[in-house]
Amino acid sequence: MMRTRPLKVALLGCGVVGTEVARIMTTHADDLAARIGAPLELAGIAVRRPGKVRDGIDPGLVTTDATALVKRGDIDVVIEVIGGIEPARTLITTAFEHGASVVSANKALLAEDGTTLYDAAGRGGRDLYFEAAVAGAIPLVRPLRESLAGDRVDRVLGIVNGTTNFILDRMDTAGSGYSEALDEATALGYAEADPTADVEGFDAAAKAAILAGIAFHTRVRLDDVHREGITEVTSADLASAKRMGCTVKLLAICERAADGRSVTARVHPAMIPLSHPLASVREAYNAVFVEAEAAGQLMFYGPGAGGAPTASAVLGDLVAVCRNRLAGATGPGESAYTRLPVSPMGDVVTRYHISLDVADKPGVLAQVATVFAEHGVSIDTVRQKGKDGEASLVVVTHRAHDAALSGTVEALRGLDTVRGVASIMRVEGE
Ligand SMILES: NC(=O)C1=CN([C@@H]2O[C@H](COP(=O)(O)OP(=O)(O)OC[C@H]3O[C@@H](n4cnc5c(N)ncnc54)[C@H](O)[C@@H]3O)[C@@H](O)[C@H]2O)C=CC1
Ligand SMILES: N[C@@H](CC=O)C(=O)O
Ligand code: NA
Repeated sequence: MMRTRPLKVALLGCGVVGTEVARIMTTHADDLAARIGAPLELAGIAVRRPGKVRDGIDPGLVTTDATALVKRGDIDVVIEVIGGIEPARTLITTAFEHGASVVSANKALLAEDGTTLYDAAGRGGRDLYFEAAVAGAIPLVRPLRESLAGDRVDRVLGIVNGTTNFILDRMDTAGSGYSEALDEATALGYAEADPTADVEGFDAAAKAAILAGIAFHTRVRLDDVHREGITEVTSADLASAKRMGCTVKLLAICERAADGRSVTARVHPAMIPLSHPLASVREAYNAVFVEAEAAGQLMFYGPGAGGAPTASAVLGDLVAVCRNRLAGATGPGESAYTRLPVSPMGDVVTRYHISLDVADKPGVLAQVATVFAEHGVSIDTVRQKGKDGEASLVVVTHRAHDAALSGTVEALRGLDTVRGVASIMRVEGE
């Protein structure tokens, strides 16, 4: 039965995502009411620039005082799409103190200080939902928190940043320059307010921290995640990957150790074979594999960024928390009971593709091979091309500890016959 008294919603932030949230709330008001069992009322919209013309937004709802809005006391759900750490954190905790549930898209804050938010939600007896924070429109957070709550997840691996995937795709398939592709991603609403967060891997690392935490029922913070962005990936790397039948993707990889006693979380560019499903993830799409003991391998795929796709995830959460409120219930809170430690990157087992510029003379190959052997790293393939007394040597290793691999590269740099290390990239997905 439909309740006539509306549920009041406060929207914090009216940028790329907030605008789409407001639009869908208005255009789909009847459907949303029917699905929830009560109408929604957009009770206020906190913005930073009140004078800006916003199509379809009632100027009477706009305020610059976000704090007063969340303190009103009659707000049922606060949607936070401002981004950043402060004032978002204080606004969210204040919202819980004043009886609201919260839907947020803020991965940076959840990865930095999710515990504070969960604790505030718990104290207030309210919901904290954040499907939009990881992989945009793709249902991934709720499947991990709810559908897979009865299974044991061992690995989460995928592409979780739309902007960097868009840039790498454009560089690889359209020959675009890095800056040109980044500008395009920004214009399409994919990039963060400061795109450094995307290209330096902070955004993907925040998502990896959130995914590892909910997948392994532990706490993983942004600082626990090994992070490398795409700023050093060159067209030469992409061309070299192509020659090997691979492409380059920025991957987030969260793994439970084989003995089950620790976890690792990392974000870095990696070569993956063109035959791997992740290789065909184009533009700002995301794709994530989840490997669980009983379920086996699951793949989640879809739009990972952009106003409307992200708003879809926000609206889904809004419906869920509104239903909970009407039922007098709450959804899942933080589940971090395993308290598994996060191991350093050196413990990760992976493969390297190393491209070296070396002197083209007898014994160099043997010298290079000795360095690998001394570090306990086994070589899979070697390709050499010589020209004018210089040669380029491409070595692909078998799986080894990352610490041994980086020790090998360090030692190679110290050889007189090695003129330079042109590129080092991990190889995944084989
Ligand atoms: N754009 C995307 O594709 C996705 C974004 N997100 C997340 O959604 C959130 C919002 O992202 P976008 O909409 O893209 O950013 P945006 O920069 O377009 O929008 C944020 C808005 O918040 C406003 N704002 C900042 N401080 C404020 C304050 N104190 N009070 C009121 N308004 C304030 C800004 O003026 C801006 O209009 C971020 O946490 C972002 O990481 C998540 C998934 C995808
Ligand atoms: N900037 C992010 C937006 C979605 O989370 C991205 O590019 O993926
Ligand atoms: Na999502």
